[in-house]
Amino acid sequence: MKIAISSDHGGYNLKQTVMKHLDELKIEYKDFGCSCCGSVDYPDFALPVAESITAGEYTMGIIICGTGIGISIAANKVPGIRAAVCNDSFTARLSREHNDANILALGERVLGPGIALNIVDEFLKGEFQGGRHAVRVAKIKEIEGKYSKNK
Ligand SMILES: O=C(CO)[C@H](O)[C@H](O)[C@H](O)COP(=O)(O)O
Repeated sequence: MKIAISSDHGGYNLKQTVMKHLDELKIEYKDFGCSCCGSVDYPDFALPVAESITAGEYTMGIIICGTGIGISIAANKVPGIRAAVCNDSFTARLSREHNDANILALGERVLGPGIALNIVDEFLKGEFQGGRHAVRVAKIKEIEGKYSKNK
C-alpha cells in the first residue's frame, strides 16, 4: 500500500501527526505538501494527490484542510476520484466498503488527533465489498463519463 498525502495550512499539523502514524505502521507514503503552515490554497494540494492516484502511482490518498470539505470538493473534480470526508470511524470504514473511496479527507479544525488516527486506521483497513455497491460505483463513473465528454 502506498499513500499520497497532502494538506493546506489548515491541515498541516494534523498531517504531521498522520505521517508519524504511517511511519509507525511502516506504511509507505509521499507528502505532496504544503511544506509549512503559511496560508495556501487547498485546490493546489488536492490535485497532485488525486492525479497520483488516477495515474496508479499511489493506492490511496489522505488530504487534510480545516474541515476536509474544500480539499475534498477539489479532489472530486478529478475523474476516477472518490474522496470521502469522514468525521468518525464508522463512516470511514463504510466509505471503503460501500463507496470504494480512494481518498480520505480530514478536517484538522474538526477532529482531535486521536479520533483522526482511528479514522485513518478504519479507512486503510476497509475493503470494497463489490456486489450491489459495484453497480452503484459504476453509475458514478457513468456520470463522470457524461460530463467529461468534449472537454
Ligand atoms: O476549504 C476549507 C473549508 O472547506 C478549508 O477548511 C480551508 O482550510 C479553510 O477554508 C482555510 O481557511 P483560512 O481562514 O484561510 O485559514
